[in-house]
Amino acid sequence: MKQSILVVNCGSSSLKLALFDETDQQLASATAERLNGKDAFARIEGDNRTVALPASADHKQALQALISTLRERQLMPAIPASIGHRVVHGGETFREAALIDDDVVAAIDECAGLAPLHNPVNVVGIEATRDLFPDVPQVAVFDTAYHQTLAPRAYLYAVPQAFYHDWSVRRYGFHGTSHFFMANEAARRLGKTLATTSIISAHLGNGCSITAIRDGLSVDTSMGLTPLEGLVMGTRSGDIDPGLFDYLASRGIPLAEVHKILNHKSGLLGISGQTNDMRALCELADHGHEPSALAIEIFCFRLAKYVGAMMASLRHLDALVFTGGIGENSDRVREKTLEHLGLLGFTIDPDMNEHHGRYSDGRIDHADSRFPVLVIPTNEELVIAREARRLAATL
Ligand SMILES: Nc1ncnc2c1ncn2[C@@H]1O[C@H](COP(=O)(O)OP(=O)(O)O)[C@@H](O)[C@H]1O
Ligand SMILES: CC(=O)OP(=O)(O)O
Ligand SMILES: [Mg+2]
Repeated sequence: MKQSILVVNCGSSSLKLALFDETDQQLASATAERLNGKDAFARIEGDNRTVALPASADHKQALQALISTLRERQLMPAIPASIGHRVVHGGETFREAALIDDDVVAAIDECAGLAPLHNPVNVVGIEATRDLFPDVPQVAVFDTAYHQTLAPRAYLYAVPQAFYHDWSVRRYGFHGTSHFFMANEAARRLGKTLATTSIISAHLGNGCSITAIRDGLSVDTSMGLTPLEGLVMGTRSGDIDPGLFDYLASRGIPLAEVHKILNHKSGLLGISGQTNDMRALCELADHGHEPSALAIEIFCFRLAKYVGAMMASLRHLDALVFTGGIGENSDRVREKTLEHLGLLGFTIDPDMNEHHGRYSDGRIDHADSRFPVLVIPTNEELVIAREARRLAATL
């Protein structure tokens, strides 16, 4: 356990910790959810004992509680060898992971305007572990870094270019750590090298994004300046007509309210009027709740359209890959999405799809499909642990 690496992923209302050893084995994992709310709770995977949290615990309190509990229960060493943090927005400052020092923290803080839901809590996580482990090397791994290979035609918006030059307005893309893991894992499963592998990677969790990966590199992606653009998500709208802002303003809805609606009250939640949870939506739809069925329809149709759009960046396609909580677990979403893609030659094997590819090395495509379709569980934490170990070794 001496050389273990702690991975910290602070989400907008959740905290995920994972601990890896020097051979990439996961030793422990723990989560805290609904932070800053009355019903905040924390648990350690595979351990039924409760973890005490202060009332309405914030990220820092949850992190301290989980780390001291993991130590007490001897699930982690007193001091880890290195610590890796997921940081959502790295702007153009960070093309790859970085060893954390005061300047790096300041630069992450500077990017907070572009990811107000994510970067501030990422900084809280970094500060908390720097307080707890002042002598341990810490590394920031950015969601945006993998997408820094996008060409200008993919990352620039069709707006006056002063916005880009003066204010850094461009498409950055997110979930890069997950898409990078998908590219590597798809290459491995298909018996290819990363540098010759081209896939379309659909990361469907609470946030959803899709990326075209050509010869191992990200060449186009659906999220943009912020993690609001692109696919329909749990509570985020994804693409909308920018004319909506004007129209809602004319109806007296202030900008801050529009921001809140598009980020927190839209997507699956907004359409169904019930929940942002795909599992719950499927159950509601099965019981005849039409708005829930419609939410699933819109989610899958938008996703299918984006699969088609991502083809424009590729010279060949080795696989379409599904991941994230929805991508890994919802056979219905995968089936409904691929139903729209018959013209492109995608067909699905119902049995392999129902088993989430677990008995077929991830494959869920039918024998007559023009392209392989894979389900691959993502592991962003593992990528972060490897980066933390790699950069800590350079010290
Ligand atoms: N068995 C399942 N069937 C359908 N959806 C599922 C299933 N399991 C998890 N999900 C969905 O996955 C989503 C959460 O994905 P996840 O990747 O865990 O989120 P996060 O982005 O917070 O890491 C939720 O919409 C949840 O309902
Ligand atoms: C960037 C982003 O959308 O992250 P998450 O899916 O964790 O909300
Ligand atoms: Mg996730």
